[in-house]
Amino acid sequence: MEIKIKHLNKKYGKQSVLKDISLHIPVGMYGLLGENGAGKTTLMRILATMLNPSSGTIQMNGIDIKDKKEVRKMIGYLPQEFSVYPNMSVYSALEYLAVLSELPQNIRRRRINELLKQVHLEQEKNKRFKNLSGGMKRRFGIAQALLNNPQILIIDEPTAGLDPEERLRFYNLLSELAMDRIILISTHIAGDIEATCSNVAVLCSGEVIFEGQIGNLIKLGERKVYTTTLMQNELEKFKQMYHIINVHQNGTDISCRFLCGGTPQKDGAACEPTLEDSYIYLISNYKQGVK
Ligand SMILES: Nc1ncnc2c1ncn2[C@@H]1O[C@H](COP(=O)(O)OP(=O)(O)OP(=O)(O)O)[C@@H](O)[C@H]1O
Repeated sequence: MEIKIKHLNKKYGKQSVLKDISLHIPVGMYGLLGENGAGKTTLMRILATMLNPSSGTIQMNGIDIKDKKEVRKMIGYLPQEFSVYPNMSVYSALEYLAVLSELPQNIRRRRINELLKQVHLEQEKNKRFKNLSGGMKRRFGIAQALLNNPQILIIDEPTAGLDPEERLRFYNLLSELAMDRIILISTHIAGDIEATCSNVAVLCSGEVIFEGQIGNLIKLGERKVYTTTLMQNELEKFKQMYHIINVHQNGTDISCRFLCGGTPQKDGAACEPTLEDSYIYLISNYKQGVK
């Protein structure tokens, strides 16, 4: 199982939102990381056959994406904003979606019960959809995407609005499911990808600016991340000199984590980059170059 994307372009009118994208996505969890508006949803909707590309090719396990009927059999999709009739029970809503996705009647009940167990919603099967928590709704979304047991699962912003515990739970569920399928997730939170994916593509303004293993993305930030302590009145000037990652007030001092391409003018201690540091470095270096 693999997805091969070659020279993919997408325009909305005159606006180019995906530019010459080429990616190879293997089995396992694969992260699509990028800022708001980078083009992640557009790429996912194209992969889910909801949107046609302007040019380029996509093959899913050797099948051309233009063969929508065949490709749809392989895909489960959970969009960013997913909902069902609010008053339906969890079980009835899944049953309804199973009918729509043409799941044969003789296996429907067994499949729905299996899925409810898999996404830990057995206890909630008679609850109305509107009464589920945010995390439960996302897990319901996964169950509906898995109805046809797809080999490829596409999930847009999987953990938006979830608390840390639900996020962890959700990612554990995805990791279990990724044993024998492709799970493609999009997010703008680097930490989400670090914990779960082995490979990542970074999108910026419609272009892929990094593709590869998480460890290689982290390496990009080596010797680029520093910390220093500033006086209150030094911060504004410092902001003009360097890209600040974050600041913490320490009494009257400010401790500051920042990016520097060479040797910082102000005493700074080099520190180990996190994935988030390296991601911020990659994006800001791409946009304007890190000083
Ligand atoms: N239907 C549309 N018509 C015109 N422009 C669109 C349409 N959908 C998206 N865009 C534009 O395409 C660009 C990419 O949007 P997209 O939603 O793919 O980005 P994204 O990375 O998913 O962002 P977010 O993280 O905010 O969801 C943006 O500039 C957006 O305004």
